[in-house]
Amino acid sequence: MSAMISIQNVSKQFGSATVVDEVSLEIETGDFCVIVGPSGSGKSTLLRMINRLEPISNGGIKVQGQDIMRIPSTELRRGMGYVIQGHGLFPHRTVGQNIATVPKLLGWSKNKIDARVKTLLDVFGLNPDVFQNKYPHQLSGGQQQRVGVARALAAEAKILLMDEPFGALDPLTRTKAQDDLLKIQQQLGITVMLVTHDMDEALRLGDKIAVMNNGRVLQYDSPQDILTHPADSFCSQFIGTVDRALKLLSLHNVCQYMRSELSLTHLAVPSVLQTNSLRDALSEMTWHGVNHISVVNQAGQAVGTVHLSDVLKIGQVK
Ligand SMILES: Nc1ncnc2c1ncn2[C@@H]1O[C@H](COP(=O)(O)OP(=O)(O)OP(=O)(O)O)[C@@H](O)[C@H]1O
Repeated sequence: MSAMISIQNVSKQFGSATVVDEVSLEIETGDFCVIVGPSGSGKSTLLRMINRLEPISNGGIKVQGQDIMRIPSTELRRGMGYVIQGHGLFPHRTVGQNIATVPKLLGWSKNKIDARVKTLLDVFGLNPDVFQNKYPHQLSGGQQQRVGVARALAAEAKILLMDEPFGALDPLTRTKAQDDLLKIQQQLGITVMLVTHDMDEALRLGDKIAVMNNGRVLQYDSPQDILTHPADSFCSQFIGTVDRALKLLSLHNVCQYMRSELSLTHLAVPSVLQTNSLRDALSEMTWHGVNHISVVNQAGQAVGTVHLSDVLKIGQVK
């Protein structure tokens, strides 16, 4: 598969300080890439070089095989949504007008714009009849955040760049927003690059995770490999050793490890949903003091059983 974004030996200097230091990353089409690292590690600067908000000092970036320096910056940014913390919606424009911003600049017809606004509001679970004419201050934080993402995707961008997009949300809304984003990404087939300092968020969202420190990418791997084979002591410290097994369990869905012995599920055992992770299953088993748990579908019907012994095997780092 060809890379959607190819970052080749990119560096950035501010004065004498090198804040991005010879970074190379290939982001495949349709992938969700998360850049994670502590404050000041150069994550935002790297992201902002991709849409040319920040000039590159050395190296090059290609999008779909084309050097970004050869693409006029307005054209480049049209193909790339950019979402920052706190949504950045225009307060005096309605939700519909906010989403329509770039399509209007592009001179789309009114019918095409109206249809796109409706489609996006539907995709984001916001009823157009209810939300289209509301103003940002009339929405909850989570709704504002969704409108911000919808606006970034309005001109049918194939790439979405996100800089700490969920930083201002409370933990519950944040989890919901992360779930929504994953669904939307899969539905629209877009390539996402998201910056965060939160490793849990990175593990939850990323197909691939780039761990940055002091301007360098120390590891670029799948969440599973980041957890089980950290590249160096910084990476393993950043993951956190105390609960890394639980983080690993959260990457696995219960259905992957359940046994289809429905006989056991007739007994009054606690249950988890088939969309839950092994971490959720372990938590429920611990809470109820049992060594197996029933897996049920949305209708509450038992579809299998997960055993503690199988969960423990997954947690072992080989
Ligand atoms: N315009 C600028 N001029 C000078 N230095 C800058 C500029 N922008 C960023 N820096 C510096 O570059 C370094 C990296 O900043 P950057 O915002 O990329 O880090 P980050 O990992 O995204 O951090 P955070 O998570 O806090 O946003 C920091 O030391 C910052 O002070």
